[in-house]
Amino acid sequence: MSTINPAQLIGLSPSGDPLRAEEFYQALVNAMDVGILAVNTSGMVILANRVSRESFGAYQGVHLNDVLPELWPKVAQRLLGRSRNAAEISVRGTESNFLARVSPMLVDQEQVGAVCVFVESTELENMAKQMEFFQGLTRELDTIIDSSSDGLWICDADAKVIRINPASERINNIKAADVVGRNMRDLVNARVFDRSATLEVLRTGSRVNLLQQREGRKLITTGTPVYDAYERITRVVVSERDITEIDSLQRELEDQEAIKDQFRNQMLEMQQEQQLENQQIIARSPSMIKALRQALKVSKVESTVLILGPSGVGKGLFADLIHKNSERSDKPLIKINCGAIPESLIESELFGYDKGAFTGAQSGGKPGYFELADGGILFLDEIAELPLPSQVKLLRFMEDGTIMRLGSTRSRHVNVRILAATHRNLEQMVEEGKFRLDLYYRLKVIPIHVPSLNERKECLLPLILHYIEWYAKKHKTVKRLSRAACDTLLAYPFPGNVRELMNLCERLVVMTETELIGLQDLPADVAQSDTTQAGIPSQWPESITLPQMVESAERSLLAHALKQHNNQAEMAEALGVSQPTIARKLKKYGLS
Ligand SMILES: Nc1ncnc2c1ncn2[C@@H]1O[C@H](COP(=O)(O)OP(=O)(O)OP(=O)(O)O)[C@@H](O)[C@H]1O
Repeated sequence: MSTINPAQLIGLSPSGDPLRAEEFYQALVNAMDVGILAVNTSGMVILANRVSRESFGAYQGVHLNDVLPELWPKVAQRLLGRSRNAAEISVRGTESNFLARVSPMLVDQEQVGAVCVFVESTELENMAKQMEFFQGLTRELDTIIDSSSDGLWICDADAKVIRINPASERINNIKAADVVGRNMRDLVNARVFDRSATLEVLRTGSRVNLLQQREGRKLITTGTPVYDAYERITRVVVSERDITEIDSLQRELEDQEAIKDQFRNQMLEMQQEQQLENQQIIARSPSMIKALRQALKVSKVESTVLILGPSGVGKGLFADLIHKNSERSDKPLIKINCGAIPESLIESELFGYDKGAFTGAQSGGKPGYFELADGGILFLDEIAELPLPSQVKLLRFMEDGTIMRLGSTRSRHVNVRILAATHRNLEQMVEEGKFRLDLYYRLKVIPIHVPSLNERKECLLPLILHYIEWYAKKHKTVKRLSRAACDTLLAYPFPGNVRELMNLCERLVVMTETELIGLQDLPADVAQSDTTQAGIPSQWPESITLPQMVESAERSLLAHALKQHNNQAEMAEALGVSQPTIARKLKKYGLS
């Protein structure tokens, strides 16, 4: 047994030999899970435990710079005595990463080397990374929650408020500090809120939507449950959207749409009124306005139109109107009065003839009205008077668009739109065998009924005033109707309709000596008519202007309609104008 200093003896080996301190420490450091490595002042490894050897290949006798170059500068600093403090540095081992702690090794205040202790940091780093990830996520969530323009409430499963965002503070006019930590049930009981989406979610266990009024605002709140892995509710997230603005914008949009519609209708009406005025068509009664509207509508299509109504009501005027507003307005409108052409001539007049077709025919032949109207419109007035042979030819044209001149065997294609008119009852004529049923059906694709003057009393006064003025202008004079004369004219039934009215007005203008047309100037049959039949009140003051009278008539018509109908829509329907027009006019006359 060798002589040893007892101070160096630590214990006994398993064989019973005394154990040296050096061996003991070697065994001790090898047993540790941390790496331990010591270098002398020149940087030579003088001690490296198992972890250091396995992880960094650090053996006694190698230079630290050769095995852990990233650690060497820190160690060198401490070997040179520049720093007495411990330094920490991450180093990469063969399989794991380590956190190294470098401390100077001093013996009796003298630098004898440096010690490095390595702790495995892979796990820690992973955890740190995860922490960082979660911290980032939390920051993102915070930003999202705080910057959301929708209010957000987060409550726990007991309905305790955990958090609310700034938008919620603004929307509800509250401070987060006043509600966070409080239970929603208490807040509802304290009448801070009338209903709670959170409580609804907790009650139903599912997502809920509520419409609420708060602080004068309209809110839509949506509560959503958050579940854990065991399907238990852990949180309730409630979003609140202030829809006050959206709601009012929506309403504004609807109002704008309505105004746009109103303008559109008014413009359409003004356009139509102007069209009628340009053509000097007077229309005040709903039935007449309706008929004119129909005419304007059908003018744009190619269909055949049958204009029905008594003599003198203005059927010809309707044909003019349709032509003027049709695509064929720049092409001819040829008007034929079927009753005015002798029966023997009508066929050749309408369909033309070839040379030598009959005695007295022009030698070169002659085109008929159909050919002359090619591309345009043929208005067959008094169609009921068309003889049956010509009805057959007309039917053929309406079926295949061709005509055949008299005495010819060649059919010709003509592009003609047919408008027809009659004051007769065609249906009855068909029954009596005087008019072809097939032609009747071909003609009445679009029938328009022009009412008699008797059926449109509202038009009477404007028509009388219009034609008195019109003829006065024509004859370069000034005429006015006395109240009595006017009342009497209004009471007269005008069996000859507008034509009779026009004739009478011209006669009065021409024949009356004075400016004022009085009762005595009226023809006896007219003067004797019963004034009580008039639909217009008889107290018209003298020297009233035409617009004033028209307005007055319009006002009384509206007042009458107001009594008869339940609402403006019904009035509009009955008077043949749009509802906005009724509203505008009622307002104008102070009737609304
Ligand atoms: N609403 C009206 N406004 C102004 N003038 C009108 C109106 N209706 C008809 N007239 C005028 O009355 C006259 C007779 O009209 P029109 O010849 O069109 O009647 P009609 O129904 O075709 O008659 P008929 O059946 O005898 O052919 C025309 O001069 C026309 O300008």
